[in-house]
Amino acid sequence: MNKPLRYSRTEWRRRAAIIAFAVFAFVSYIVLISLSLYHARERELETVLTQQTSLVKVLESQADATLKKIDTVLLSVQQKLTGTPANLRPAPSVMNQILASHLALIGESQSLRVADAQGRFIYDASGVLHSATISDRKYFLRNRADPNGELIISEPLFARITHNWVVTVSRRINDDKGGFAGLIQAAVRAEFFENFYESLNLGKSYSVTLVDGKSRMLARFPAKEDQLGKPIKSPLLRDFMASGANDTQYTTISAVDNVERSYMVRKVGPYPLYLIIGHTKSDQLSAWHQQLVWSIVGIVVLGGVLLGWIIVWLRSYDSALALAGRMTSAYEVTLQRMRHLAGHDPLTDLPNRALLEERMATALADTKGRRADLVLMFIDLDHFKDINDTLGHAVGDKLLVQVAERLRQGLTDQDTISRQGGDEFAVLLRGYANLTQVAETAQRLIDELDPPFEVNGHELRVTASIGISVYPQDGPDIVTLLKNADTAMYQAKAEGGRAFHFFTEEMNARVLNRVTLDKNLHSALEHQEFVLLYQPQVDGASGQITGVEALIRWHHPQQGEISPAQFIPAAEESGIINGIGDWVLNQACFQTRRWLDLGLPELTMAVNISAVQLRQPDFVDKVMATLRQYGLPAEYLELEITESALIRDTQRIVRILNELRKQGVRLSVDDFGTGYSSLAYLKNLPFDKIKIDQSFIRGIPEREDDAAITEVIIGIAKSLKMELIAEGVETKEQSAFLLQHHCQQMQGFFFGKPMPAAEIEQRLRQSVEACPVQ
Ligand SMILES: Nc1nc2c(ncn2[C@@H]2O[C@H](COP(=O)(O)O[C@H]3[C@@H](O)[C@H](n4cnc5c(=O)[nH]c(N)nc54)O[C@@H]3COP(=O)(O)O)[C@@H](O)[C@H]2O)c(=O)[nH]1
Repeated sequence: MNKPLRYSRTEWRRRAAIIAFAVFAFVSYIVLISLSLYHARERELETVLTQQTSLVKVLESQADATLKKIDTVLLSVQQKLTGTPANLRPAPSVMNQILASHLALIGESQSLRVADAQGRFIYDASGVLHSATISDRKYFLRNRADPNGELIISEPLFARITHNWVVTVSRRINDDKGGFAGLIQAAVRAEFFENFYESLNLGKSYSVTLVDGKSRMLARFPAKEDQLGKPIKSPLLRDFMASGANDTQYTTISAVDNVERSYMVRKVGPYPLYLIIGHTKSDQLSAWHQQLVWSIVGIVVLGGVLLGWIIVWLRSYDSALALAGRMTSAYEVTLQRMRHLAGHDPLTDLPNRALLEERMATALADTKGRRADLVLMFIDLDHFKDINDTLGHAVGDKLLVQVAERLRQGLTDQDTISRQGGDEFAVLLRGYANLTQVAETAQRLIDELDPPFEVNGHELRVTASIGISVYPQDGPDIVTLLKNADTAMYQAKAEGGRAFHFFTEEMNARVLNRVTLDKNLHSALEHQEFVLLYQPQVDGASGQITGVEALIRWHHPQQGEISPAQFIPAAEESGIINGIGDWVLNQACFQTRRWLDLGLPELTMAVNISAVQLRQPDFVDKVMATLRQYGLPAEYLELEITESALIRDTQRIVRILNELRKQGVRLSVDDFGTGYSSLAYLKNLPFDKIKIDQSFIRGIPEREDDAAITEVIIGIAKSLKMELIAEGVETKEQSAFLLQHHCQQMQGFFFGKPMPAAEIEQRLRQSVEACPVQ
């Protein structure tokens, strides 16, 4: 009979300590895993939140911009008709045509009509006057009661003429005594917004709803026709609107379709409209749920290992110890390997599609609502199948490993290259400066594969075709971007392979041209191929030169003269505009100084400044340093800035403009009327002068719409007490029309084309001789 084992007290203590340690290790592991799960969950929720925030901001600014554009048109018509007695109103044939040309500027609106004080339509952009009246509509009554003529946005209405859901945007028109003379109204279709939301390919997880200040539904994705115009019965939404705040977020069960979602709500600019972006709760944590399952598996495996270890150890302390050590490290290695395999391709060891998607999600989250510089490339090897078919899969696999290594070498640490399967790879590029740089990377990857590969004694050559899609214009998520990059890749193959192709044809052509142009522009600056011409700006009545506009020309050694309209946009995209702009500013100040030194009449030097130049942190210092260099007082320099330059980074640009104005530099809005044209911004910016765009001058005096717009712009400049110049004046009739409407300053071929400095000098001398100083 076996004698029962008797352990010493020390031995018992040692055993108890080891069991306690094992239990402690197990519990610690569970705590660590739980913490990591907790953080992963938080991260995933944050990613979803960031994506939702970006989306709500983008859609809010789209709605805001739409309303601002429509309002500019309403303001223009309001200004035209206000103060006109009923008997002096323009004939319907004239006014309907003006409305039609205004309506063409706002494709979002289905109609543009003017009603009289009784609510009867008196003008219609369609040319047809409908008998329906609007005197009972609430927006009509609100306009009648509001003497200030503010913008009024209606509740959702079922249109009486077009029989669809619309929202009307209107402004009151006053008669010559300030009384109510009617209103001008545009009607935006609910489908306009719904089609836009649908075009974003948001997928099933998202809902987008546009509501008015009384939570009535104006538009929705996915569409809910039967709910349009009805209020959404959500106490949370109601409380938020009552609070007067601009944005909020909450989770609730939708009153529209009973689905639980996290919602983000944002007010649309200054308007009584709200955008609500919902994200289905059940879709938010799908990746995390997978991680949870794997963690539970890990805990069960570790528990089993520890239990086995204790049992074995109880039998034989020493051998159990060694075994446990081996099992634990084997477990760790296995766990690590499992984790690695879950995210990597076993053949090439590159990240797999799942890891690429994870990195893309992180990259999108990192952008935190800003515009992201993200690009996806889809790479497919040309004729790789032939190698597999002739030399076998083993050779094909070895070749793929070497190809993967070369591609990896052609990228930076910020980029992620993944194997999608077969001979297909995908690359996520982050933080590129411009599309030219993307094109250079694609070409570098193609070139990396040029030297032959050596596999099992075979010298093999392989080339690649690359398709490129760009976020967000080619897709809002990785699935769409990959699909579109794949389509572009086929385009590259169709062009013979060993090539790259951007998803849109337009972008492809643009980038290829840009790559060549960029190279040439750098060399043009270096080899002094640019010259400045000067176009006179004159007093239209006397013909006296009051200023000149400096206009750059590029004398290309092979292609001859290249217009700035062709190369300035490319120079802006590549950033070389800053170097070119410095040269122009320097040359223009030098020339002005020279004319002053020659004792010629004083004039203003107008220089075009691009938005890219304005964003340089040291722009103001540069301008002031150049003026100092030539001892030129600041008021001789006038910087021409296009309206479009003010759209992005507005706050920063306004600060820069204010600083320049404070220093005495003159500022003028170029191409006025073609872009943003919001009176609200113009009122608050430090501009001295408005330059009426030549596209309107071209049509005067014959075209009634151009004449009407020109008159409106002259009125705007007058009411804002700003100087005015008309550009593109080519005929005596245009000049006469402008003089008759009190626009005195003019520029155009009628007075002189852009010319070399010597010719301006000659004209200035002639004017001195014709009118000598007494
Ligand atoms: N950032 C910079 N932009 C510049 C610079 N130099 C020019 N430009 C911009 O390039 C665009 C094209 O300029 P250009 O071909 O020189 O054309 C100018 C005039 O020649 C033309 N013009 C003037 N009068 C008439 C006319 O009567 N008829 C007619 N058909 N064309 C005419 O208009 C252009 C001037 O435009 P604007 O600047 O809006 O006053 C143009 O956008 C330039 O701004 C530069 O150094 N930097």
